[in-house]
Amino acid sequence: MLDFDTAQQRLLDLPIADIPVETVSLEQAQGRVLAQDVVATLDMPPADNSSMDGYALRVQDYTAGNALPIQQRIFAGEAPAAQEAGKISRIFTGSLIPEGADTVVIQEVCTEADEQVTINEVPVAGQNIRRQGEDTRLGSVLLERGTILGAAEIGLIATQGIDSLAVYRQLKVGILTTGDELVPPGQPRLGSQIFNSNAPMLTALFHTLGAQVSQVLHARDDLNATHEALNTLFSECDLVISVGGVSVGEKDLVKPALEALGASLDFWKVRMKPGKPVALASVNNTPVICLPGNPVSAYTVLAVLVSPLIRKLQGRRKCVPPRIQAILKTDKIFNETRDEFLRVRMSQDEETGQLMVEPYDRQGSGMSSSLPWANGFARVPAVQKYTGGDRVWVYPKEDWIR
Ligand SMILES: Nc1nc2c(c(=O)[nH]1)N[C@H]1C(S)=C(S)[C@@H](COP(=O)(O)OP(=O)(O)OC[C@H]3O[C@@H](n4cnc5c(N)ncnc54)[C@H](O)[C@@H]3O)O[C@H]1N2
Ligand code: MOO
Repeated sequence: MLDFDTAQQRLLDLPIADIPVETVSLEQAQGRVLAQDVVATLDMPPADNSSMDGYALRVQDYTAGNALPIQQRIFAGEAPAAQEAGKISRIFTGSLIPEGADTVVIQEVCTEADEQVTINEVPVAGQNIRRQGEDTRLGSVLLERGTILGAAEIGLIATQGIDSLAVYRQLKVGILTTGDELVPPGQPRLGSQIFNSNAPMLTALFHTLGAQVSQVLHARDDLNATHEALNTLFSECDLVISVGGVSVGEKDLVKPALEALGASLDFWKVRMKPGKPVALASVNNTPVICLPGNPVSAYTVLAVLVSPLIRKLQGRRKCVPPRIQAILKTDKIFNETRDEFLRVRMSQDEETGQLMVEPYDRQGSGMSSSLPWANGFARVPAVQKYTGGDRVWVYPKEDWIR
């Protein structure tokens, strides 16, 4: 059996094709991945300006108790006249500093009367001025290729006046669910059937990851139907995901269907729980990943094992999200032959400030209720006894599905 880290690395080492590039407007850029560095086209701020509402002056013109006449009122967006000696300029947040002025005094420490201003606190030279280029410098790389764009990145790009960007085309994913026992939510269900929860769950997971789900198909337990559905997905998608039908049961038909399509299967049993059976293959250079059918296994395997590959296929720079250490909060003993990824809830101990993780009480791979409850996966290494007070690595859910 392959150990978890080796399996994750093998997925990451999969050779990938060049990703097509397209141009999108800033409005459409949310969640997309930069296909080129973003370089600053100007200094930000473009000129020295005031960070406060108050008065601008040459600090040498200050004398305690002396009133200075107001030379001008400078509103944001206006071009001021040069600062005259022995005078003071009314100024507002974002207004340009008049040439020659070197200090801004906030209005709270000033008294204004009859167009004259008295400063009631000794001013410090240079205070309350935002300098040209102190945020970003013309020509510097602001964001690197492979960065995923969120509100913060889009805001930074907009400060440069850039309104369109080269991004990688969204990864097109095809999903195949299998099994005669499944009916779509909203359809009538026989007593022997369950609802197909993996289809909407995996669709949502791929949306969270920023991929486009172009087709979701379901095949009954029939070799031809499975073969045909896979064939359709391969013709339209950059990545195919199947779920279920990869174990050792008599109706586990995904493997023979892939073989009939000419795939050479790299079939693994990964030493992880949940999620032992996982297969990787490709058909005409399109990768396919076969996930185990149990909903908790499918979610966990996609999040902690497969998501780094998905980020790589999207052109992202950071493919492996951070893990954090925490202390198990439980009176149970965990001792498995596979590394176990417990669905846990993270919280901070009120007294020590230590990060604690409490496992969900039912850890079976069919317990879909554990997934919305949990906000992380705690990794308990194989063949060692772990219990309350022991330190574990946690894969925060929000980081690993984004
Ligand atoms: N004799 C053995 N049996 C099993 C082994 C094994 O090593 N030896 N491994 C077990 C493990 S671990 C897992 S995980 C499952 C994986 O099985 P498959 O990936 O082939 O999945 P299925 O058998 O098709 O389904 C498993 C389970 O999940 C339910 N399911 C499947 N698809 C969906 C869906 N779209 N929505 C909701 N639920 C779904 C299905 O009804 C089954 O209950 O094999 C074990 N068996
Ligand atoms: O390992 Mo399976 O993935 O028990 O559910």
